[in-house]
Amino acid sequence: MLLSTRLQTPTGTNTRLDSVKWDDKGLAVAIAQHVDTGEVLMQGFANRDALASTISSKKATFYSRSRVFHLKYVALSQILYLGMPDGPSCHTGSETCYYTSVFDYLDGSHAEENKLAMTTLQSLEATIVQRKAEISEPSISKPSWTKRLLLDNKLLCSKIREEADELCRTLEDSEETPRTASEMADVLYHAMVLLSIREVKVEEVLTVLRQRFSRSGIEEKRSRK
Ligand SMILES: N=c1c2ncn([C@@H]3O[C@H](COP(=O)(O)OP(=O)(O)OP(=O)(O)O)[C@@H](O)[C@H]3O)c2ncn1[C@@H]1O[C@H](COP(=O)(O)O)[C@@H](O)[C@H]1O
Repeated sequence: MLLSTRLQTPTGTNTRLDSVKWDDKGLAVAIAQHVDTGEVLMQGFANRDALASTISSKKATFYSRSRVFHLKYVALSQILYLGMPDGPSCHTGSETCYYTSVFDYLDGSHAEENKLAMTTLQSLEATIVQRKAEISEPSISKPSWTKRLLLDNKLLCSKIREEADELCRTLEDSEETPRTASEMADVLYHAMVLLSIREVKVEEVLTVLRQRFSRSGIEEKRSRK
C-alpha cells in the first residue's frame, strides 16, 4: 500500500486528496473532476472506509447512500472530496470526529514516513514468505530464527506472549522509550510470522483497522450481541 497525499491513478496521472469534512452520517460529498479540463465527471458520497480504500487501492471508491450500488473504480484524472457538515458532527464540538484524520497525517512530511512504514512491513513479510519457501529446500541450510518459528507453533506462541509481556513491562517499569520501540518490533515480527503461517497478509490486517476507523471501540463493543 502506498500512502501519499498524491495518488497515482492507473492512467498515470496524479490525484491529490485534501482534508475532508464529514456530515452527521459520516459521509462526505465526493466529486470526481478531470484534472486537465476541470470537467466534473461524477458526484457521489464517500464514507471514511471508502476514502481509506481509495488511498490503499489508489482507485476512486464511492459509497452509495442508498446502498444500491457501490462504485469501486473510476478512471479519473483527479478526485476531489469536499464535505458539507450540518454543524458539528462530533461530541467534542468539532466539525468532524476525524480531526486527527488520516489526511492530517498524510499531509506534509508524514507521507514519506508512511510509505517507509509500509515498505518495511512488506519487506519483512516477503522475507518471512521466503524463509517459508526455504524450509522445503534442504540445499539452503543457513540457520534462521524465522524457520525455527515457522516449524514450531508452540515456540512461536510462547515468543509472542513473552514479547508482548516485555512490551508491557517497558510501560509498567517506565523503561526508556527506545526499549518500547524495540519490544514492539519484536512483537510485530513474531506476530507477522504467525500471520504467515495462517496465510493472512499484513494488508488484510490493515484493512480491518481501516474498517474500524469510523467507530469507537466502546460503541463497537456495546453493539455486540
Ligand atoms: N525482525 C526480526 C527479528 N526480531 C527479533 N528476532 C529474533 O527473535 C529472537 C528473540 O528471542 P530472545 O529470546 O533473544 O528474545 P529477546 O526478547 O530479544 O531477548 P531477551 O530480552 O529475552 O534477552 C532473537 O533471536 C532475535 O534475533 C528477529 N529475527 C528476525 N527478524 C527479521 O527476520 C529476518 C530473517 O531472519 P532469519 O530467519 O533469522 O534469517 C531478519 O533479517 C529480520 O529482518
